[in-house]
Amino acid sequence: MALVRHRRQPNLRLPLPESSERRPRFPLPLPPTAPKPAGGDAITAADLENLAVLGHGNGGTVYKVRHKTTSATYALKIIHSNADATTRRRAFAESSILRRATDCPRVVRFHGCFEKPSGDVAIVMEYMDGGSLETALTTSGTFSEKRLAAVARDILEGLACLHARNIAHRDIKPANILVNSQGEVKIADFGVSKLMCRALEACKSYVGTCAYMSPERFDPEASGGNYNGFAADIWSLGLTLFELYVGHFPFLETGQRPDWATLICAICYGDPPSLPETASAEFRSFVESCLKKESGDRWTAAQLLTHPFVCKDPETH
Ligand SMILES: Nc1ncnc2c1ncn2[C@@H]1O[C@H](COP(=O)(O)OP(=O)(O)OP(=O)(O)O)[C@@H](O)[C@H]1O
Repeated sequence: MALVRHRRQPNLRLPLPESSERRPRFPLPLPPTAPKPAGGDAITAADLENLAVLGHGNGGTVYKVRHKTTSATYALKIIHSNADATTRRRAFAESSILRRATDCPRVVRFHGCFEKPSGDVAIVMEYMDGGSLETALTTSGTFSEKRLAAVARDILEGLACLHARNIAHRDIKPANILVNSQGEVKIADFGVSKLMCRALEACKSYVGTCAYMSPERFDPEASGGNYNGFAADIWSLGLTLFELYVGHFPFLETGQRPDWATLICAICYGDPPSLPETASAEFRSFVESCLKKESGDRWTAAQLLTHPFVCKDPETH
């Protein structure tokens, strides 16, 4: 069983260069004041006690913490002071994007950001006690269409809210969709997200988890030197739902390890993956609307919220 799980989740990120090859580590000058939380008094390091480590990410660690006065539980993302300049800059970008999205109910709520005396940057967020959809897939197996329709609706509501605020997430994947014990599904990890200055400003940078990137993101020059970050999120959503249904990353067979050249060629030059025969016509049509090779042909989040797959009475799935 353990072997199967290990194989089901190949590392879908391209490996980082050895640390010696990365840019030298130097602290980034911080903005004069850390962003304040949406309301109430700012939370500081002294207010919080660590309860557990929730996970490690690129340049940081996420802790489960308790507020000493209110006993409220939060998730605290710490970006270490010795992280490279890009990672630290992204931490501030992540907190300001989360702050901008505080009124999006399907986005993990932002509660504050502060700098510790050590230079570590801390982001205080709503604690999601049910783990990620990636964990759910590993522990409980593939999702039924009924559950996927509910998950798709929640993610789409989150994306529609973000896109309406000119925010492209750019790293939608099962590991970045969190759940809680109330059954709520929320989008998390805005470490590579981008705030567009204009609604149709295009993205150029090559960030996010490689395997979930849309074809145009591998070759933005082919589409005029940039890509539409909102349409790229929809592609990633299509792959995410596909993976939750079949139990493995769509372009790979079960247990297959990614050969990056083959995978990128399949994404860029092959046909979009097709769901198995067991999938309903509505689900198939929904995923096809997300996985259009041409980004301009992909449905938007607002359009997909009207698709029969997510609008249908849940009892009839
Ligand atoms: N609000 C939260 N509630 C509960 N768990 C969380 C929360 N935010 C993050 N986590 C968990 O912490 C771990 C790392 O989180 P996250 O992916 O945000 O860090 P990261 O440094 O951005 O990682 P990555 O390098 O993958 O982008 C993940 O396992 C995630 O499930």
